Amino acid sequence: MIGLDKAGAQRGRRWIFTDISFMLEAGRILAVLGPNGRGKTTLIKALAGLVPLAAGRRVAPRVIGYVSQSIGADIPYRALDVVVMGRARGLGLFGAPGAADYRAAVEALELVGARDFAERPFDRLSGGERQIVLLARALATGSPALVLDEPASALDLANQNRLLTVLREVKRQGRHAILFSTHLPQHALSVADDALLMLGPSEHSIGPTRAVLNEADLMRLYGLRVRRVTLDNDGCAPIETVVPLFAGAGP
Ligand SMILES: Nc1ncnc2c1ncn2[C@@H]1O[C@H](COP(=O)(O)OP(=O)(O)OP(=O)(O)O)[C@@H](O)[C@H]1O
Repeated sequence: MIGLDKAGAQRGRRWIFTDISFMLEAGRILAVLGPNGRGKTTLIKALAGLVPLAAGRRVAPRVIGYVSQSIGADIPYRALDVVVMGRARGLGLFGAPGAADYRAAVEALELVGARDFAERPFDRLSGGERQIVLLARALATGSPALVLDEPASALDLANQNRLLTVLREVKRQGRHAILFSTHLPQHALSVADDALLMLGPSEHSIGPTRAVLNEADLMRLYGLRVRRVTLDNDGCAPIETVVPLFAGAGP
């Protein structure tokens, strides 16, 4: 279980968000949406205990599987060692990772479909490949709570699909509460039970994804006309997506 209770956070003297409450249980996914600079990262860092709350309280397990927005760390280790670092909180001050930790790291890499990255130097992976390895590191923590800041920001279409499949599988296992932020409403519609729209510092909407991601509120959120459309998916469950009606058409 992870969540916030009447929480608010400031940057300097400015309130970034106020009075946000939710409790996310294992087996549930919450997506956080808002325009650039609205406060998604601040909320995620507050949830991860990295930014102090100026009001309310957070409820969180001791260890959180956290993936930050920054994927640029030039760590000269193998990808497998980066994933093993996710086990560090369970090792104590001078503990070294053992066979069980490496097994957990390999399993996490397998779950995200990146077993073949294990021996590659992390600092020579592409941005998207790093993002996948960092997701594996979050999974390897074994934490019941995964908090992911724009986990798809560097991923191509196939890897976005892979990420959504992994999130669905982790949700199905029922052992993790998952919160992720995204600029892609279709990702929220695809996997999230609930969504949080950060409409303004003192205004937000939270609830079942399909109800919260309505056209009127999305237009208010982004200041842009949008259409929510349902696409046939060759016999599979239909896909819901959001299409922005950009001014003009074509080049
Ligand atoms: N360390 C900081 N010190 C002061 N202000 C900050 C700091 N980090 C972020 N801010 C400000 O807080 C506000 C919210 O930023 P935040 O990074 O949480 O937004 P975001 O919704 O995650 O944006 P994006 O979609 O661009 O990643 C912004 O106005 C930003 O300039």
